[in-house]
Amino acid sequence: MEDDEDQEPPLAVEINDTTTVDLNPSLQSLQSDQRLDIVEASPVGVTVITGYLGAGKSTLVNYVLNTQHGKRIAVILNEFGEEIGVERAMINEGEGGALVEEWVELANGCICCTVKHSLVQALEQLVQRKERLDHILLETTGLANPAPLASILWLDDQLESAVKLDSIITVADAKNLRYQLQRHHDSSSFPEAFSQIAFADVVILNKVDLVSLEDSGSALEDLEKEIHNINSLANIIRSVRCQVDLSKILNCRAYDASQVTHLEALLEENKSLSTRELHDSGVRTLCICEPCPVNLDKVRLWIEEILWDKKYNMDVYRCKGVLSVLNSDQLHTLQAVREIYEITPTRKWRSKDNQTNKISLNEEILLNSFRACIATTAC
Ligand SMILES: Nc1nc2c(ncn2[C@@H]2O[C@H](COP(=O)(O)OP(=O)(O)OP(=O)(O)O)[C@@H](O)[C@H]2O)c(=O)[nH]1
Repeated sequence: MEDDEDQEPPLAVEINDTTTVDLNPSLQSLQSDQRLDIVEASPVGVTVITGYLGAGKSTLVNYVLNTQHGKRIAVILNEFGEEIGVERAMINEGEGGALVEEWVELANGCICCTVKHSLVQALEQLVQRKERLDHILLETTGLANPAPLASILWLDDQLESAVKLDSIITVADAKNLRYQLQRHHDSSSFPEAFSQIAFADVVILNKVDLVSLEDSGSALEDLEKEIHNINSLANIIRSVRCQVDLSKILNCRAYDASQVTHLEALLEENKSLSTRELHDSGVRTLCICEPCPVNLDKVRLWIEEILWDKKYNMDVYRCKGVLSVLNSDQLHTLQAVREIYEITPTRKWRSKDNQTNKISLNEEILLNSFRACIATTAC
């Protein structure tokens, strides 16, 4: 508390020039140097965007980047292995909205376990340019536990004063949240979905359009109660496609004072958990890369057999991919979360695009079935 009180008031006092009139010139210049130091040292806020697989994290990043607010925002993405290219293709840089200063991709590992060092380095590099940077968004993988991240951003000595944890925003999938929490309750599955809510300052209850369609009753209120049972302090915002009031999620200063005790208690609780408890060992990821264009009708049939008919008897929770489609100059993306999927032409291929189809899914058998979607005339 004392530190916080020491840091903030001097800025306000020094900006008021009338207080320096009586000072001798050398002291005045010393004060203005100090003032510069203080301004330069003001940390860049980091918003951690977390949430379970397919909840809408990239949708939120896209929304922030494409909304008119004039802020210069850097984005740090973390994905597993080769999936990073897929993730990157899903996010559109802002047009007339945010200025994307920097994309930092942290591949080959989960940010909460294996790439902590790269994260610290990436943040350090970004803030060296901070005179042109207003804010940093850090999108985690859907399987990240925010606890280690919170400790890095909040407690790391190297980063102290350069960046500052602004808030942890958890995007929750209103259609699938009940299922995730039920499974967590019954069999400790989905530990990440649970801890992501426990650590959130704000929970965006996203995809409410899908809930209202099938249940116009009290489903959303019930979900909000469940969220508050896990984390009574979280502010919950309902949304469709993460279209939220940005003032509620950026510059929240959630760790300035009042929340610190809550965070400390959560971090303490998390220290005792093993990696097994932090992560669901039943979840595996497969990335398929095929160089030939595909037949879109066959891809639709393939994904419907997997998701709807359970043809291969697999529980595929999340699928995302970038498709090169026969006779099309458009980049297509494939997105699926449990039984809902969409294939969307997004933009024209650019020469720098890699024309390889990339799909990330769970099991090796899918590799062969996907190969059957390759257009026979194409290769
Ligand atoms: N109906 C509906 N679909 C949504 C909404 N928000 C996002 N989606 C769709 O949900 C899918 C997943 O969204 P993403 O933003 O990629 O989710 P993510 O959390 O970044 O996914 P991962 O990085 O794989 O964990 C996409 O097909 C989105 O278009 C929503 O509010 N309503």
